[in-house]
Amino acid sequence: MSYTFHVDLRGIVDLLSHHLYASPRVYVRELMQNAVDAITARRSDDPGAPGAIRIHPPESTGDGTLRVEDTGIGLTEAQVHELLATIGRSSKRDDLGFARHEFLGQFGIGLLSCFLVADEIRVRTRAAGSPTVEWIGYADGRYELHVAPAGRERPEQGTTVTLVPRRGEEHWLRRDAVREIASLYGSMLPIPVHVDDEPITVGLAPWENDAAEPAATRRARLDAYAQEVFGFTPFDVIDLAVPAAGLRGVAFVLPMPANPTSRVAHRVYLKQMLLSEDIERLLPEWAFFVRCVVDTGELRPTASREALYEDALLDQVRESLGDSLRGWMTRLGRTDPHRLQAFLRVHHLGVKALAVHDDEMLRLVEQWWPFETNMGPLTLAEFRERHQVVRYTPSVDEFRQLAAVAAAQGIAVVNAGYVYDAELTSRLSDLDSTIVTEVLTASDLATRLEPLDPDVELAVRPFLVLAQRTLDRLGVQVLVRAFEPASMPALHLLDGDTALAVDLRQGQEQADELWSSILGTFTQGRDERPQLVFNHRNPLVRQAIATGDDELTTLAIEGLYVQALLLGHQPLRPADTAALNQSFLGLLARAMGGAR
Ligand SMILES: Nc1ncnc2c1ncn2[C@@H]1O[C@H](COP(=O)(O)OP(=O)(O)OP(=O)(O)O)[C@@H](O)[C@H]1O
Repeated sequence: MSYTFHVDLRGIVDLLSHHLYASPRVYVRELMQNAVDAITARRSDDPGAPGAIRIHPPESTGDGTLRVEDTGIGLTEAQVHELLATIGRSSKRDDLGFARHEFLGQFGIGLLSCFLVADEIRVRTRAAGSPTVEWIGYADGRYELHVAPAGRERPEQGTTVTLVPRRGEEHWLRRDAVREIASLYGSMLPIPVHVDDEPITVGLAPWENDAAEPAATRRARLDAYAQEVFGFTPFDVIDLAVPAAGLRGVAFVLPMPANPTSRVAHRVYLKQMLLSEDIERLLPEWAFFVRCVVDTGELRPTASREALYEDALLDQVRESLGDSLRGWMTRLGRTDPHRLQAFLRVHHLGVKALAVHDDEMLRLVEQWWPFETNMGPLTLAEFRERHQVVRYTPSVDEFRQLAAVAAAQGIAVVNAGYVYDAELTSRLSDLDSTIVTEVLTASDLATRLEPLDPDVELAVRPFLVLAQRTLDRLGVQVLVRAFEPASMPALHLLDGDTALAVDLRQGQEQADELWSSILGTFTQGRDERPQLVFNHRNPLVRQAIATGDDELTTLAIEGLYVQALLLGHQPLRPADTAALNQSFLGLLARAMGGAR
């Protein structure tokens, strides 16, 4: 014995309204879509057939109903049973069940969305060479069907759908609401739609690129569109085309920086009917500096028609649109570098994110993005030309600490401490194997400072011993070198690695036994200590070396140590503050005493 499923229409409508469609307003979209498809079907046999869709809201029908009329193919009595009254049956699929790509619909459920706002759907339809038939479907699953009696026949081929509103849902059918929803979804449709006498389909779609329209006029049209839809006047407009997906569109480049982590929503049309204003993954992630509006014939919607189906074609589209944006940037670099620089000033983060993996973009950054260097702002290409080796600091703190001293020794260094910069700088040799890049660390710099002559070295020895003894408890290693600028008495040098070791050691001192031993495993065997390099060219340092008064020299050593910390933008630990107090008060006392 075999049986057929029974379907409870109320259950299905509930499912649609709560789980499929975001809002009952989609009923207008589904009705317009069916009308467009019916006209498309009629025109495939008879290309000259009339094409018009008219929506009459209750304000004009006068009987509280809403009416949608089309000049489409119409249905015969048998087709009404098969198509209108069978859930999931659609005339828009081929024999194998695939969506026929000339139609918008495909699932065979769209008409049911009318039950979100209506208790009753009436359809009067007439196919070529057939009588007019009248169908009435109720939300509880019943339907009636009969041939229209004399006097109620349709004069022309086509279909009229009438909705009798459900109590409490009348507002969805009112003229203002219908006009707004019809414009939102249908303003770009290829077939004219009117709400009463007011046209809904107006103007040129943004992706239209008509040779007869002058470039400046088109740009003004697109600027106005972006302002209205996205709320900004674009920095530039990029035409998009992916023929494999029947896709045309435009990307509007934001004139202001965009947050890379914020949502990027694009406006997508399917066969000129709005799919959604909120499609997120149309472009690669790095392309957060554009907003797009595209129309596609081949990408598939999900059943709710509110999102795109993730498939290989969508992947291909994403990649191809990414290529278009990259192409635009490289072209701009060639034809209008100043504009490219202006673009990079706003969107460097997105471009740099891309350049981490993309050589073409890396070249763009290398050529056009000015980095902070201790020789003034320079592009990496300019830096390389002037200084051969691209020396850089991987953190902003290190740059601040080393920049001036390195410059005084004639060592040029790039600040690669901002997001992506160190990765990009170290990757330069991927572009050209002759490019040499090198990290400049504090200890590197120390080795580049000029050592003293042996006899001078000997003469400063007592000072060095005293200084080391004074600063041992502060965990600092002391050196004396001769370097520029002579006005700088002492230089505090701290590498990234050393900074970590210092932090760990400090943590170890403050932590309880268990933590202390855990942290100890990280610091074991490491002798990284920050270095304090006294400058033998500095007159004050020479004086301190020559005082012959150990107490005064100690006070000077402590004072110069803290000053070097401050110059290097280093935080003061309690022990450092104590050294500062001791030195300052001691020196004051000596000064007062001297004055007495
Ligand atoms: N205005 C119309 N003129 C002619 N045929 C129509 C009309 N409206 C609906 N139909 C017929 O009814 C069928 C079911 O329509 P329905 O809107 O439920 O689904 P669909 O348009 O096929 O697919 P989708 O669920 O994707 O919208 C359609 O396939 C079509 O054959």
